[in-house]
Amino acid sequence: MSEAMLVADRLTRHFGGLTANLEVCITLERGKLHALLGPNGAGKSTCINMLSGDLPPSAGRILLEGQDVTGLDSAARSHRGIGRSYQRTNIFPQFTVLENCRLAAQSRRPRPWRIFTDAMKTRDTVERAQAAIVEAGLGGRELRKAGLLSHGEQRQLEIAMVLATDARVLLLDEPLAGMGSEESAQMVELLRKLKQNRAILLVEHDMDAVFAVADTITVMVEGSVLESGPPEQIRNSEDVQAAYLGEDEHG
Ligand SMILES: Nc1ncnc2c1ncn2[C@@H]1O[C@H](COP(=O)(O)OP(=O)(O)OP(=O)(O)O)[C@@H](O)[C@H]1O
Repeated sequence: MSEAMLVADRLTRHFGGLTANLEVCITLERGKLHALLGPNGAGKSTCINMLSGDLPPSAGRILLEGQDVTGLDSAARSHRGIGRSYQRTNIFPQFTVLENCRLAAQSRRPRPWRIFTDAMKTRDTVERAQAAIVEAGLGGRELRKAGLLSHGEQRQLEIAMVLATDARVLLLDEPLAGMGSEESAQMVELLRKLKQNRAILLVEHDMDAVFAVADTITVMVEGSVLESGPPEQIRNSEDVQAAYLGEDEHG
């Protein structure tokens, strides 16, 4: 049985006279990966920013497991289990993999810096960081400096940092950007594993990856949802082909 974890209920965002999102509805379910597609400027980043708490909506609501979290900022949403990765790499290159993940795990705590005085809590944070590193496929590389990792490993580290916050809802903004085909295939495998006990929203331009891993695809055009459904429905939709997928063929 599906279980709704995060619901975007008619999310709307205006920037002056421009409507970047108009009454966007999306439901993220546990165990499912929901991909958000659309041409440049369609409103995908605006949507993910509203879900993560980085941008307040002009109208509409966001519900996390039935509770209204629309008024909470990104830190408060992170505490409640909504984790987000960014298009821009967010890691500290001079720190090790473990240190990066520990910082992320600590950020979940009410007073993050006090834990340096508390050995038990430190142990808990390290354990959480280590579990996240293993789950993200970076086991064995804990002590490597983040800046020395390959590009693909750095994207894995960003996901590990989100996992270290104990996120149950993952909002992933182009995790495959800049990856080669082998790295992309590994990331697709990772996403398959991660979705098993979480809800994932994936904004991604790599169509092959999206169709390989998504359970549901929502296509946005000019701030509105054009169509939403299983991959086969989206692949065969004439509206989607006309509005978006056809773009590839015609440049
Ligand atoms: N902070 C802002 N101020 C003004 N306009 C903005 C702002 N952020 C986004 N927009 C506008 O809102 C619209 C949607 O942008 P958004 O970045 O959400 O699209 P996108 O689908 O993520 O595009 P891309 O695939 O290029 O990242 C665009 O017209 C953009 O110029």
